[in-house]
Amino acid sequence: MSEELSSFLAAMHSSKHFEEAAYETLRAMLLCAERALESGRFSRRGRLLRGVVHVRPDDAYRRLTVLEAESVRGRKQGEGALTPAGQDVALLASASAWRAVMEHGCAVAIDVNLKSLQPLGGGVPGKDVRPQSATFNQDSQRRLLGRQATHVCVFPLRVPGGRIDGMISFEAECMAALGQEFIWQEVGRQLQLLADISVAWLTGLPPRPIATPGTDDFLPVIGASMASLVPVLRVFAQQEETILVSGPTGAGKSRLARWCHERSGRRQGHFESLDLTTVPEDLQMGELFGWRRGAFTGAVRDNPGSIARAEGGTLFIDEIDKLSLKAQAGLLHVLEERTYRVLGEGLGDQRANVRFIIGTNANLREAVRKGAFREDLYYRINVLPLRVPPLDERQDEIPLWARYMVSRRHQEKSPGGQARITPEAERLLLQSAWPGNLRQLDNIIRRAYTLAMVDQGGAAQELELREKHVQQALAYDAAPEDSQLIDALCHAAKAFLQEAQRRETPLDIDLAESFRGFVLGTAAKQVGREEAFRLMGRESLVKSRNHQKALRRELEKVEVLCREVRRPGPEFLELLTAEGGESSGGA
Ligand SMILES: Nc1ncnc2c1ncn2[C@@H]1O[C@H](COP(=O)(O)OP(=O)(O)OP(=O)(O)O)[C@@H](O)[C@H]1O
Repeated sequence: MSEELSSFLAAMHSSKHFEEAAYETLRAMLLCAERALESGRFSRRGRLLRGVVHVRPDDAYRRLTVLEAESVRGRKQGEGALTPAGQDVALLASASAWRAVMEHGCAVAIDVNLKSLQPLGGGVPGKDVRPQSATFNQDSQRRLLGRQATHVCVFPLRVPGGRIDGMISFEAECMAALGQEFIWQEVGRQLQLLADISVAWLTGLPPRPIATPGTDDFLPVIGASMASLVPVLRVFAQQEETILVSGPTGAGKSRLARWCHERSGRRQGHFESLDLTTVPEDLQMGELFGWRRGAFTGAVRDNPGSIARAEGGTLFIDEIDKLSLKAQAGLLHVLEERTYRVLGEGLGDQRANVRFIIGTNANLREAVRKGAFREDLYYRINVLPLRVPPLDERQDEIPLWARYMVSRRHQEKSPGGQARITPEAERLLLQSAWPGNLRQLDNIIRRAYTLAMVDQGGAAQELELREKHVQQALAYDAAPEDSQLIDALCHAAKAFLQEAQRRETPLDIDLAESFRGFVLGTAAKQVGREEAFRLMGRESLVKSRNHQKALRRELEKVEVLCREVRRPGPEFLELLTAEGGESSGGA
């Protein structure tokens, strides 16, 4: 074994944390590439810029780090340090590079100017290793060229068994090699060997312990598992590429999206949020791209659409798996071309200056396999993927969230007052299961808070939330046996069926979707619009000021049902005309 290889192995063995292993790997690979460059035909006409380690097992980033080539020149092993990935550090996260690496199972070389991609071979048997066009869009190309990268090479991080848990990318500048492969073909095997050796350390070592990142209004609690994600998220926030935030419902995906917006260069722009569970499939195109008056029956006025509303800012699209195949094609076009057409506009495309953050709690890979989600769109949005762990995996956060939520509630009710939660009450919360995540915890705290307030005889400056309050709130949450909801729904279903049997023409089952409108309308009438949305777990719509619009959409469905069965509408339909202000509540 060469001396160099054995000293590389020794350096790996003595690495205690991911950062040390990443530094040694990138250094060894950069030096190896540098030697090949010096002795080859592009000597003194090209230079290596940087290497980046991307660890992304299970399709979610865990670690990400950068080493500038400049910083290793002339330094010995163990000297120098990784550049903390941040605002001014370039990050290659090309969706098409990742896709190509996954598909071919081998390294790929990219010519940025030509937008062409060359698999270096040795991967999936039978795969085409001829040059092909890379599908990165003009923005990615512009960004790469903007940081002088004319040539990029990406090596898979293959764990034993063949699974790819990440990649190592290198960027280089060499105008003389335009339209050629630069040095990658010559040095590819050696670089892949170094990547293969390092993979166990890169994917297995823990990160270097860091001080807990500071909290703020958008991320008020950071426990141990979130703390290791925050540095990655901070880098993501500052990029322009699409972020894919996955995680269970109520885990805090939309808040993280907002956090990213606030830490991005677009924070002066608008943060727009579109929750696809609230938009029926046939309205999705309109909600995204907007429409002109008369574009379709019922389009009585112009609607700019979410993309236009987010112009210059960020658009968070939640529950992306609910997007129809037709709207998926439209979104793909926007992501690739950065242009879209407003419905009913005739000719003329609009430019979209928007950063996208996508949320999902579905397994999108599985949806692709079933044909419900476009593969090309999946790769296009899967550029910077991140998984928010469920609350059960963030046990250390539970008491902190509980304290935060109690005091937030108290500040709303009694500004300037003091609220505390007793240690016994916190212990009880820790012993519970949280399938509904932060949203469920927030609901329990709200309920327990109300119980504590009733116990104290009303609002007061000081409030103590005790074990018994949490106990009662939890007991209420555990599906009471005498719940009338299911019985009432069975009644409603029978009434719907009877109506259908009574008529000569069919009663479209889609009209049953008006139930949401009945629930929201009743709630809005009783407790006010904002609280209604909070109670129904859609606080994000209130925050993004989209709740009026969502309410209108649901109430319109109630109106359609009433027309269809020729019955006057229920009282809450007045909300349709009393648009704008918050309803008085308590009616
Ligand atoms: N950063 C935060 N600050 C305050 N409350 C939060 C925060 N994150 C989550 N919560 C609480 O958890 C609830 C759910 O958060 P959020 O809407 O971000 O989750 P989600 O993962 O996007 O859910 P869904 O997938 O259902 O849309 C919020 O309504 C709020 O009560």
